[in-house]
Amino acid sequence: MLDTFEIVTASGIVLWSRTYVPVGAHVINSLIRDVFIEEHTLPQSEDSGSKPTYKKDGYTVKWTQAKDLGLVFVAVYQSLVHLTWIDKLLDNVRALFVGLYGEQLKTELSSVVNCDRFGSYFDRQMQELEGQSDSSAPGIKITTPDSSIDNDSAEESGPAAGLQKPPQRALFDTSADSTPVQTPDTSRPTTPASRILAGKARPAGARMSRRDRKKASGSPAPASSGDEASAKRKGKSAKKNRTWGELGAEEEDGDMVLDYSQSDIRGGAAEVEQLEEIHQDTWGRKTTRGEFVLKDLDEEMDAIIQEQNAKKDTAAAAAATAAAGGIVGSSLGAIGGYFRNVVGGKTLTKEDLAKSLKAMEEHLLRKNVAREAAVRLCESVERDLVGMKTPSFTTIESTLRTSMEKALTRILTPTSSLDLLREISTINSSRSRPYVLSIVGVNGVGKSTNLSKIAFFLLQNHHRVLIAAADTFRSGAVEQLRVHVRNLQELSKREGGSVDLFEKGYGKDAANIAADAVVYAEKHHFNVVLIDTAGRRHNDQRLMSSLEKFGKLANPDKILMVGEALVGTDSVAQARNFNASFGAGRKLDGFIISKTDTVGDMVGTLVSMVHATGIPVVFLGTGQHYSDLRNLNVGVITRLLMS
Ligand SMILES: Nc1nc2c(ncn2[C@@H]2O[C@H](COP(=O)(O)OP(=O)(O)OP(=O)(O)O)[C@@H](O)[C@H]2O)c(=O)[nH]1
Repeated sequence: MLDTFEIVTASGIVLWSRTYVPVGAHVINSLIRDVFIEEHTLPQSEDSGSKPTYKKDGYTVKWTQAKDLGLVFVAVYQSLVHLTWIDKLLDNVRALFVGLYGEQLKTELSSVVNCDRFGSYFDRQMQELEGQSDSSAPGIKITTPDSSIDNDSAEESGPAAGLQKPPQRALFDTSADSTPVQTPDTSRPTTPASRILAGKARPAGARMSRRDRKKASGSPAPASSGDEASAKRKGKSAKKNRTWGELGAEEEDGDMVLDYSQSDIRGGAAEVEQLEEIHQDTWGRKTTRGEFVLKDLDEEMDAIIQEQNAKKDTAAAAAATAAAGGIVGSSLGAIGGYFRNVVGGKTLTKEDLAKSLKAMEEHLLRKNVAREAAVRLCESVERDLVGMKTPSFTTIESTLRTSMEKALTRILTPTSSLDLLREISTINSSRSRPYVLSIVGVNGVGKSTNLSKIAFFLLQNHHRVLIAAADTFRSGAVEQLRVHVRNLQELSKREGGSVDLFEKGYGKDAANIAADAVVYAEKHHFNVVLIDTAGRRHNDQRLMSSLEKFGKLANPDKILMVGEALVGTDSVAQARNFNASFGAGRKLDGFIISKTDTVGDMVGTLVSMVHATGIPVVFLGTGQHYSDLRNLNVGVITRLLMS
């Protein structure tokens, strides 16, 4: 496994880095001191066909250079593993980086060159190498300490030979989860664990690729900027809302129906759609306790980002590769002296940080973090760093980056357990009233869809779920849930558990219906009630005030607010207003951030909402399928934000 990769300028600025497993700073510092500054250790010559190698404290460090730009590309991994593809990675990354940023680096200060997008290129390279590995020699090749010295012979076995399992193992390492992980039970038959929410017919038994699924479900093209994102929000006119008012208010939306159930939703004749075969382990896994738990937002997210970026950037990447074709070779002597300029052992002042902090703030804004949150985060980083003495061979940028990563991790890490299954089990064993969860949010953010995903997750864990249709206002809302419940019932025949719908039609008081549903559920031995609520504008006081009554009558154990990942700056006001709407003593318990599949790495909405309220993100919606629900992985989100 690759532990870390850095692109460093001759003046010691880390332009870009990717860390899978933290490596002590001393490893690269030693390389710089021994090889570039003091020239103690003579590296292997590049002429011998492989990259120069330096060994330190059990790590192997390999590097290559772009001499005319004064750049060094450094890869670090444990000497115990033998990565035959590292040279290729170094070459490809150098070619891409020089092609993408070479011209800029010749004319501008390296500290102002924005390498934000490079992460996706790097990931693509890693994934390509991984793919080669899968088709030739999969698995991790671990050498003994002795044999690791003999690199050359192994490298002759071909570019993909001995390729270890990909860096995603470290990137998306779930070993930190509180729930013990069990190897997926491969003896279990393939489970049709999901269905397309907006799908077209597929041959029975076929499993669609993500790309196919996206096509079939007509999911929107990825948003690459705030403007596109908001345009998409505006363009979502298929579902207009009634004018909220007194009971019996006029409908604005006539016979508008939801996109996925357009067939015959009102006639109640909508057929249960064809099922999509997905292995359970593509979206979750079994624990040693036999529970089915959701995956984090893991490599699947990277694949989505990769897919989105690939479309946009294929041409640029090709040009970059071509442009960089001739830049090979190194002159260690020529570059070595520059490293004496590395900032280290300096006590940082406000002035030192000002420019870099401004750049960091802009970076966060580009990632869709609301200005208020971006400013506060930068202020907290400034407080942490002013007066601090930088370690040797580090730069202001890298110090600031590390500090910002810590700040983001701090803000996103929940302070209490978000284990829904455990919570349900605890509550079910302590009282006869079922566990009650309700979903709130503005119009069209994905409340019903994500409620259904949660229901599906609970069916996988064999719960008895009652879904309450408490959106008594928007035309089509009850029918939409009816279709979801039919689909889920169909799935439950194979998945286990049971699910039913509690509905009382339109125009009635939603709080009363929710309370009735809970009573009904208790009487009929459902152990979980999921309550869907009507979408409401967060700045409409009258609509928001009805939530207080809802909270009191339905008295949910958990109230989750759904917020769209692409909502942008409005996220702060949405989160605050919903959080304040349940009256004294009752707050939101968590967020579901929906449509994360449409924003690539612009996942700043998560930070904005959590920052505004201190309430954690519980789930992420990653698509339009029942299985597109993920737990939050703070590490992945932080990495996306800092990429
Ligand atoms: N791409 C993507 N689409 C999603 C996701 N979650 C929901 N959607 C889509 O968003 C649209 C609206 O979802 P709904 O569940 O109807 O939203 P809602 O909040 O219940 O809508 P109202 O009841 O009108 O307030 C549907 O087309 C869903 O398929 C997601 O995670 N990713």
